Amino acid sequence: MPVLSLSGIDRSFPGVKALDGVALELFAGEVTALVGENGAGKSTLVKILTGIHQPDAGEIRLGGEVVTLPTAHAAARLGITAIHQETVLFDELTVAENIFLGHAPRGRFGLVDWRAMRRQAAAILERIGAAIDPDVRLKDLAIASRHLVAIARALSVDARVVIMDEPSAALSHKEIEELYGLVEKLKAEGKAILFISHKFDEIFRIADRYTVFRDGQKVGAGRIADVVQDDLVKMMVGRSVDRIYPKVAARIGEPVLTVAATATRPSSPTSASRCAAARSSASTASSARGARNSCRPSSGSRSRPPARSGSTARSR
Ligand SMILES: Nc1ncnc2c1ncn2[C@@H]1O[C@H](COP(=O)(O)OP(=O)(O)OP(=O)(O)O)[C@@H](O)[C@H]1O
Repeated sequence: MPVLSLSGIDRSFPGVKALDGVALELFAGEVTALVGENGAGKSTLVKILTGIHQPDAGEIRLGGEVVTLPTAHAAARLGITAIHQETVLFDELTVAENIFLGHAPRGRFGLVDWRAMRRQAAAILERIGAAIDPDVRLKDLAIASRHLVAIARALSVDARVVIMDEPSAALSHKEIEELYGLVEKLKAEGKAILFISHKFDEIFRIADRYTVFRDGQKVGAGRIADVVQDDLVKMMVGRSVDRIYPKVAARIGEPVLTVAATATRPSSPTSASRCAAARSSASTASSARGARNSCRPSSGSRSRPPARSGSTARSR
């Protein structure tokens, strides 16, 4: 049974039907990639799931129960959380305060239990493999660490459903690998993950299932193992890749640009022979680099026109 299922979801904005009867199912311990061209309705669906927009029609079931998500707080309380690039964090607050802002653990008399908050923050950071001190102020962290704090914040509610909206868009290669590791951990914890991405390589690497939206409608869903990239593209755009980029027999015409083979004239016969000797002895990358450097034109030779040889190279 899916952890989360949506059916018949409609949502209109003035002049546009952003979602038209869409359905979606998310399963525990699985990543579902939501794909679609720009404007297909992905963000609108995420906003409905996180209580930011209300659907005009349709049903949302969580663990089999029909639920409503009137506010962001209600969505978080029901265990639906989203990791966005644009999560709002506060520079002057500590890492622990940022993680638990708005839902800090409370002790007797309803006062914030600071010790519990730091302990829980440290536990979440450890769980996602982030070596960050919960007491440090956010402004003292590097950008990549701030991103991890945003992820820790999303996980600080006991989430059943984790939505990742293009989480790798602004990350370095190393951070992306760490992100994929985190996705694996969340899967192992039994979270149902909705992963929005425009990158096919990552979709095929981490997703178990896919759902495709086109023009506000669900046009396909299934197991990622049963499709190839062209199938997804075809669903996204509504026609086959061959018809988007048809093969045409192009006539090769006359060249429009012809470049004469050029060489920089060495500044003196002495440097020319030095250059030739360096080139002939350059057998490794570093010695080749040395040869190149020793063959650079001197400042005097730069202003001269290049020497012409008789041959021409045709542009292709
Ligand atoms: N607040 C809004 N007011 C008016 N129109 C909106 C609003 N939000 C979304 N839309 C429109 O709804 C449609 C779906 O947009 P949405 O942002 O959900 O698509 P998307 O698939 O997330 O695209 P992208 O990948 O570019 O984020 C678009 O035509 C968009 O212009």
